[in-house]
Amino acid sequence: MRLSGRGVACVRGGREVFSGLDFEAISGEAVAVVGRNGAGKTSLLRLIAGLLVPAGGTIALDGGDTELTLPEQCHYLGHRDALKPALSVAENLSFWADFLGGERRDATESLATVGLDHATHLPAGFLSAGQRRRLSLARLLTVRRPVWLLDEPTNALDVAGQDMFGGLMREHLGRGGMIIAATHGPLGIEARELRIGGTA
Ligand SMILES: Nc1ncnc2c1ncn2[C@@H]1O[C@H](COP(=O)(O)OP(=O)(O)OP(=O)(O)O)[C@@H](O)[C@H]1O
Repeated sequence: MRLSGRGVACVRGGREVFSGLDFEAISGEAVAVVGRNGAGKTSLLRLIAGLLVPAGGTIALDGGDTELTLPEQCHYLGHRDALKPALSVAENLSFWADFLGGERRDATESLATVGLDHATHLPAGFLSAGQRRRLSLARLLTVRRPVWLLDEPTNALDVAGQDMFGGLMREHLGRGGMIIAATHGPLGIEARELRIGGTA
């Protein structure tokens, strides 16, 4: 599987953020998108996820499921955790599994893996920042998708959480998945750097 972008341009609010961007990721590979604040790291992830339309160029996935679009083969985890505070931990995960569709894995097991098995009935609004992030990560495990698009994924995770997440990323890559992560710090796994917008 190969994800590639050729001559990709991004315009937001009428202003060009970047243009002529080429990038590539293959199965089993992690790419760390780096660059200064406002360089367009989040925008690039949103372009790949189909949440923004490129102003130029093309983005394509070769060797994936031909019956599915690229966005349907991506998990997009934004830097804010998309959770409903009044729903419980288990209900939030169930919502995401329904929304994403496809084959669903055991949610209880996913919550145990991210260390939230003691909190399944707690409203998500009561979770700490790191626990909210862990709940978002459980989505990646409950519904399998080959392309993980992660925006500042280690934010708010403690050292044990970062280790746990490093293990999950390695497993995903070992299964032939790929990871594109926007980050200002170390991702915790070996990753090829994609710098956008010049030196930070
Ligand atoms: N909805 C929007 N309308 C107009 N401009 C936007 C919008 N969203 C983002 N931008 C602009 O697009 C540019 C790129 O933003 P983006 O969030 O992709 O940068 P980033 O590299 O992820 O930044 P950071 O490191 O601060 O997270 C910024 O100048 C931002 O102000």
